[in-house]
Amino acid sequence: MRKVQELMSFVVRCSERTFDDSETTDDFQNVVLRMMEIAGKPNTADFFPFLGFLDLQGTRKEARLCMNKLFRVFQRFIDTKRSLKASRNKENDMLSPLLDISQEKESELDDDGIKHLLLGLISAGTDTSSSTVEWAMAELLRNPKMMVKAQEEIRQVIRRNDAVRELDIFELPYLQAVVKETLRLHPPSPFLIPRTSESDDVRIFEFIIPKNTQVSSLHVSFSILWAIGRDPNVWENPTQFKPERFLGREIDVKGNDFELIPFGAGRRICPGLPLGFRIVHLLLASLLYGFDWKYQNGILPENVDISEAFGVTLHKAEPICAVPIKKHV
Ligand code: HEM
Repeated sequence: MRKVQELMSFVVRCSERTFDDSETTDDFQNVVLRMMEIAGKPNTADFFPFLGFLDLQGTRKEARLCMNKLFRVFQRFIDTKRSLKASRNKENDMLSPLLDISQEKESELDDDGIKHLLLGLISAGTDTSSSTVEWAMAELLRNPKMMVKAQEEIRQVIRRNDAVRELDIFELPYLQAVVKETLRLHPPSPFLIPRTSESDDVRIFEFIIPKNTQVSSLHVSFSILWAIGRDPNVWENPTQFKPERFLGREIDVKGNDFELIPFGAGRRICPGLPLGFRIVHLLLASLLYGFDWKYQNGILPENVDISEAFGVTLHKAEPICAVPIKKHV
């Protein structure tokens, strides 16, 4: 396995076997990644809205192509599920109840609505979680003592079981600290989603927000999450990866502690927080529990590259290439 995203892709592929279409997954993953890149690209029309209709950079055109591609895949999921109606009742997945609702009240939820819902969940939910795990692995490869510490904790708690379970996460304070420290330094979504006030002018305390103003949920500027995580007024040695800073401290990522809000905060906080939180911990714990890791081609820990690529999710510029070594217990 060369990179975490390939592992995610493999997991998705396994769960998609029923669709019997080996090309779908790779294509699907690439389109999702491309969508995130497009969404994060600076756009002239954001600064000169009157030029928007010209689509000078071809952003809208490319986004539409990607969206149509994803919608074709979603339609295939929907059609296949519908054709399996008889066995659907027994299935515990997300699409089945949506199809049931749409069958009962098509006026409230039609295929188009389901596809937009899936688009939101998949584009917001996959890349964010997988890139957090990738960053955590990159930081632990750069800090082998921390990797050993995390592995010892996990292997002590999961001594008799052969798989990490959701409940185990709560007994792994060091792993939780590793994830918090990763989200502090590398928030996968460094931006808060900008929104437009559509109604008339709105007054919030002493501020007037004129109609059609672009605002974000915390009324703050771009890259705010990234900047908060590196603020020297808040964090000691902010650029240093040091999970220990969270041990014994009651800072969580649920929007209560404003120095660490990788999921946003307030009314518009990420609705996928509980799922994302579990996925990241489970995947990272499973990788650390099942394998020891070393960097490919004998690269020394201190030389592990951690530069960032620009996009709506904060990716590593170079995917990590780590070699798994089966653990001996
Ligand atoms: C490590 C994982 C994740 C992180 C760090 C994360 C972070 C964020 C952030 C910062 C926002 C913007 C909040 C704002 O603008 O105020 C957001 C929005 C959102 N996230 Fe997540 N997210 C993660 C995983 C997920 C997952 C797994 C899902 C769903 C399956 C998801 C679904 C969404 C959706 C639908 C929105 C838009 C909500 C809206 O429009 O109000 N996210 N996320």
